[in-house]
Amino acid sequence: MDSIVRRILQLSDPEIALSKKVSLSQNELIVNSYRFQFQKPLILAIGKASVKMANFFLSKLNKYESLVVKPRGDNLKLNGNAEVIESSHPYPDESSFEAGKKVREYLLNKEYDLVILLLSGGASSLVEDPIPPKHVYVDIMKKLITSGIGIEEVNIVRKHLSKIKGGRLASLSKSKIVTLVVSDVPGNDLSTVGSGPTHADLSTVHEAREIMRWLNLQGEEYLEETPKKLDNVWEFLILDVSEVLRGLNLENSYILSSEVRGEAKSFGAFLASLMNTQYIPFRRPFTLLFGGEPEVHLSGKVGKGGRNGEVCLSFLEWVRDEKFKLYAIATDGIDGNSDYAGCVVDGKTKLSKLEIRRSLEEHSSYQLLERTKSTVKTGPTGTNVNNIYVLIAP
Ligand SMILES: O=C(O)C(=O)CO
Repeated sequence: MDSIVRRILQLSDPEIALSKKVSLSQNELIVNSYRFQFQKPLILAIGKASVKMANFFLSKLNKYESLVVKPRGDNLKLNGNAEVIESSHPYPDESSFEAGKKVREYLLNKEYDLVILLLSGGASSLVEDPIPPKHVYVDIMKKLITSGIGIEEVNIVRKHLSKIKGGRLASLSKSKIVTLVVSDVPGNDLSTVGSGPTHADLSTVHEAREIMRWLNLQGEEYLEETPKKLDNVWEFLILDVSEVLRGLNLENSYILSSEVRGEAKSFGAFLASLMNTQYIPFRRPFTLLFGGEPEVHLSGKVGKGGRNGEVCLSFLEWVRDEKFKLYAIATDGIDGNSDYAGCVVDGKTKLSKLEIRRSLEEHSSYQLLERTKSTVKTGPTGTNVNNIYVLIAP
């Protein structure tokens, strides 16, 4: 594996991050100098990073009740005892509802004196107990997720259609909850990561309704208000994309944004425009670093593609300089509907403007990237701090 990709994945490893930030003994958890005592903790791990986050705890606390909900087929191994549910992402299905039921059962029926919730991106789809009938909920989610709107708006709707999200999970708990978060959301809004199951939610039914109307979605009669105040939750951010960008520590490098948003192909064109700018205030050799979640608005024909594929292609469409290398990597190992984490392109990656345009239009970036051997395959990584872009000007 390329050394930069390897480094990105190491720095995104939630187990390593937990081992640096959390101190744990048989009856005490310390995070950011906050101390939480327990005799009988309940460990719930939900999201793409659930196995690795749980492993940190299970290696030390293995005789307690634990539930891990992870994406189906990620092949990650748990080092301890826990009930494991393999669930569905990015669209919820019956397994998500089974996981939602289990989470409720654990919180309502088990005995515990502290809940340790290990939360990461992906949780929104992996665990659900929906307010609408399941088929109605699944239909709304398919349309909502493919609409291309930002994750904050998607999750405002999710939170108001759920018995788990938007702080409701915390309302089910009989004890304090400590939530440790690996963020995949640009800006780290904790009410958005995994749809904030333990975060008092400031968004409203009114906003959710507006979003549904804007997207022409049926089902607004099922929207319900979320808790606006919770007093049993302590939340801590354990890892995010900024920390990974900082940790990369590449020579002469500059972090220009950890909150990339907007159209993926516009971001690619913007990166090219930086390379084309004559008086850019960086002296070669330099490296520019970005993190975030550019969006793809699907329309018409859809091939094998993803946001990172589109960033690479539109960069190639516009860049004039030949001395560059661009990495576009999804830290969860999955870019769009492809089985690639992303791509690496450089001055030798040759494609015509016309084929790039056609491919962007058909959202089939990986056909071209496979041909030019520009793909990066990692498999599911067991983490998710969103996407990282490394632009090297040698
Ligand atoms: O992926 C999810 O679960 C989100 O909604 C963002 O963290």
